[in-house]
Amino acid sequence: MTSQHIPARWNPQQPSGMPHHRYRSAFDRITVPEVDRTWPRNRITQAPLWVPVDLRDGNQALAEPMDPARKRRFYEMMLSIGYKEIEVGYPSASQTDFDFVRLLAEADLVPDDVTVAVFTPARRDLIERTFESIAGLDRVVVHMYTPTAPLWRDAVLRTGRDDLRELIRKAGEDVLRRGGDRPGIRYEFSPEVFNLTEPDFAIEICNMMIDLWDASADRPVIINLPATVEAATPNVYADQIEHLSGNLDRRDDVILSVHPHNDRGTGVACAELAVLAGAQRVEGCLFGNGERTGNVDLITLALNLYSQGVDPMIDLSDIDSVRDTVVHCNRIGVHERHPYVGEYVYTAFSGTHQDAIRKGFQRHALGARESGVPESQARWEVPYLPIDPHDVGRDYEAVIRVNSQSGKGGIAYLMQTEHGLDLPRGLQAEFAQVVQRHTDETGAEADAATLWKLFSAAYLENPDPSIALTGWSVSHGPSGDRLTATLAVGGEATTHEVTAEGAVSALVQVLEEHDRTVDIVNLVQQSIEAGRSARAATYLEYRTAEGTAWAVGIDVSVIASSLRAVIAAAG
Ligand SMILES: CC(=O)SCCNC(=O)CCNC(=O)[C@H](O)C(C)(C)COP(=O)(O)OP(=O)(O)OC[C@H]1O[C@@H](n2cnc3c(N)ncnc32)[C@H](O)[C@@H]1OP(=O)(O)O
Ligand SMILES: CC(C)C(=O)C(=O)O
Repeated sequence: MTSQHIPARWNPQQPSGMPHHRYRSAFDRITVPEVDRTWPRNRITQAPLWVPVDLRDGNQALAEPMDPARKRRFYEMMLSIGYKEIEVGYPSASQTDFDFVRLLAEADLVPDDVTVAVFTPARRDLIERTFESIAGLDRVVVHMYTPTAPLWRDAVLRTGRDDLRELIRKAGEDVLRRGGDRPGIRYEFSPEVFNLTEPDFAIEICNMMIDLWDASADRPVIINLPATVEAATPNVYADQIEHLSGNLDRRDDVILSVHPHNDRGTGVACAELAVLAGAQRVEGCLFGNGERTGNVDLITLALNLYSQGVDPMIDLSDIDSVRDTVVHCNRIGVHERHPYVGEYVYTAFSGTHQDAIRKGFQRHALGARESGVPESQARWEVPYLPIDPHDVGRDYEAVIRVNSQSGKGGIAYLMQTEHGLDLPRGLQAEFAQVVQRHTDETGAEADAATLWKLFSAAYLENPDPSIALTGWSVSHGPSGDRLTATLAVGGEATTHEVTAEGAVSALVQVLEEHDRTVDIVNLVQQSIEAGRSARAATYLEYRTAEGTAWAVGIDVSVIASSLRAVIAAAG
């Protein structure tokens, strides 16, 4: 089957001129197994066994491998968030790796419910060294690998299938001889570059190892199927996993594992589809460090499950501290857009998104109140936010940030959350234009402090110094409020006494005596902070020659705030 045809009349795109003919489709490089696939109908309802390989696969990809202190810090962080099987190194590769495994053994740093894995090629001298490193450790997975794909057989190992099978068998026997019946030692085999290996050869080799290492319920063998270099769309990988899973001997005594890399940027998709296809265990790195474009990102996988209501079995409630440790140890940053953890991933700059998030928050708070549960426990359904940032230790501060792409909703959200002002809708629209002018002129983000400056300049600082209310008092009587007001107009102060329905109407009458008309359309009052130190805000909409405009007064006293708003409107 070919991909969908696009009629030429709809398609103005031109040939790129790049030498794409140099590359072959995955379908020409591998035999994709014929599989009566079931994986598209499956669902993931449980977290797989997670195995971080940062201290081995991640570490081997660093320009400057981790020093002992970094390795230890990384290891302890992984323990603290709940990983129970951790690949701790390639002990035959370097003295640092060897010594780290010795440190774990000698300083008794492996908790009773944790298993460490060590990695070795299929070479006797290196297998020996690997076993030396794990002396005294109670629970260890010895993980042996050999490339099996045709290109690696031809170009790297320079061997055929038969010789390679023999090499693997002999090395497997070496592993068995050293591990023997030592309780707590388990075995793992990886046909490296499984995804480009002929299906029949992969099955043959894996079954050989299952048999050789005598997989049983008490001592399951781990068969790990790496997409060492991603080469096809994730559905192909899933077919390969389902096919191999269905052809494994002693399937119930085998833990089927996957180890996707991310060369095509689809490592996460490969892992997820592989789990649908029967994988029970996933090897990867935190935030996706690793060779070239990295290993599959275990944090994204875990939080993808979380966002579907499945417990990831890893505690990511303080994701920033996990990230900080990883960044420190790897000396590589985590991108601002990285799923779940990047600086911007819970942030909306754009107007309609901000509007939706603000309304979503209001709806969420209401839903929580109605169902009598705290907001942190209520069902999460907020537009544009796949999970509640609070759940991973993020605050709401950065959820909405204002720039020239923003609208009134986002600005109103920040004015409310950061400054306690619940602006009426009309004022939101008017103030948004003030902000828009500023962000267009500067091209920069307007943070909460900037918004306050703009708001104060537009509404709180009296624009017309020629008019001021220099003194006033109000007493309430049977016929309404009696206002005694001293008004300075053009530098000349006069005192007035007026009784009206309220102090606002009284001041409007005083102003009329000075030919300053304030035609009030709408007046909204709001308490800014609860408790004794509460301040009041008065938002006043008044008629102008062009339509209506808004004035604002803020004061500790409600009456003072309303009189301030009236004077602002008269200015
Ligand atoms: C996909 C992966 O992540 S695989 C893991 C890759 N990680 C690493 O390589 C990090 C640690 N590696 C090392 O420190 C070194 O490469 C060592 C210690 C393993 C070996 O070092 P050296 O003996 O100097 O060999 P070198 O690295 O040059 O070449 C590898 C040799 O092993 C062979 N080889 C490669 N993989 C394997 C394997 N899994 N099993 C057996 N032999 C292998 C190669 O064909 C080559 O053999 P040759 O010398 O006969 O041509
Ligand atoms: C051999 C394995 C597990 C590996 O690291 C890979 O293929 O990337």
